[in-house]
Amino acid sequence: YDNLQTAQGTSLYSGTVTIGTSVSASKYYPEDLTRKVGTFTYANGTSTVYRIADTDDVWNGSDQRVVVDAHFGASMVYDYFKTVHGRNGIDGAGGPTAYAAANGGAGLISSIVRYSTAYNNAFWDGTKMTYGDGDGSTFAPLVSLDIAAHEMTHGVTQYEANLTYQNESGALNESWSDVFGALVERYVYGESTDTWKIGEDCYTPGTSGDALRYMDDPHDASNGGYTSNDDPDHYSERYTGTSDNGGVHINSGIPNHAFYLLAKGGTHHLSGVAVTGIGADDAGKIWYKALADYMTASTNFAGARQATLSAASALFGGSSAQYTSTQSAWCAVGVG
Ligand SMILES: CCCCC[C@H](S)C(=O)N[C@@H](Cc1ccccc1)C(=O)N[C@@H](C)C(=O)O
Ligand SMILES: [Ca+2]
Ligand SMILES: [Zn+2]
Repeated sequence: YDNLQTAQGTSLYSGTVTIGTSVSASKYYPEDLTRKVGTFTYANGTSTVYRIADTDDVWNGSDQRVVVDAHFGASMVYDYFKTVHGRNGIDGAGGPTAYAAANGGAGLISSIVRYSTAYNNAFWDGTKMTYGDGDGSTFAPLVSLDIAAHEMTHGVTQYEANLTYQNESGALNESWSDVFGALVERYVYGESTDTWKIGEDCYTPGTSGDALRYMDDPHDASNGGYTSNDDPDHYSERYTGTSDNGGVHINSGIPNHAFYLLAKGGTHHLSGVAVTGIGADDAGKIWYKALADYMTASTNFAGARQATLSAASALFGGSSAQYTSTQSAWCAVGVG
């Protein structure tokens, strides 16, 4: 709910997001025909897509907030990739829209809200973003901006590196989604300590200040350390079991922390390696180019280090500060 729209889709963030397009005389639908983004739900828990409508285009009903947030999220993620990286949509060509077209959604990049019942997750299913309402205790509806960007970035990854969703390549897949979740939130709201928290706007609504994951401190040591939120931030601590598809949401802490150190600088608490920050803009450029031009389905952590070094070299030169800090960021987390 962190970006509840005012009426007529004029967002709190000062830009405007087209929320309602009148398609029939008495109804408005959350469809942005400029960005080709639309928001839908399933009809009463079935797998049939339902086009949510409103009669006065003021989307402030209690069950409409998730619609507004998911639609705003997809719109902002579209703007971020277009404006910052020159990428048109998830597939680079303004789509995919086949899903929505096939289901009465006018050929739009689709988000589905209110999936299942009290569903404590959100996901990209290969064609669209899908969001649960959460159970109200572990999660409020999972439609915060960093989650929308996380899920939509899985789509971008699918059309680029298509990282296999298990073990190290899967942890990279998850990490790149967290990284662009952070970068989209920073693009819209400006950088703050919340930038580096993942899911803070809907995780445990009864507890303020916490998050599902922390890029600046995957161990969440600030919360008494080694808690349920404890993810590794060094390669020597990686999870090597089979749960969570080989720890894709656990080992993501290692590349997440490498990105954080590259952007913000710092000295790793375990390796003692110091990194000179280059800022989140240049770090984001390196991470996007690595995903789009150098990483493949089987890329592992060592391969991601190489891909980001190739990207840094291509973008800034092999003896640039950006290249040197990319080297030390991976060294700090014990990769390469
Ligand atoms: C269907 C089960 C698999 C879900 C995988 C999706 S991509 C995912 O990673 N979802 C995110 C949602 C999210 C993102 C950012 C912040 C909060 C929540 C995720 O991290 N899911 C966790 C809860 C998980 O599946 O373990
Ligand atoms: Ca965040
Ligand atoms: Zn994910």
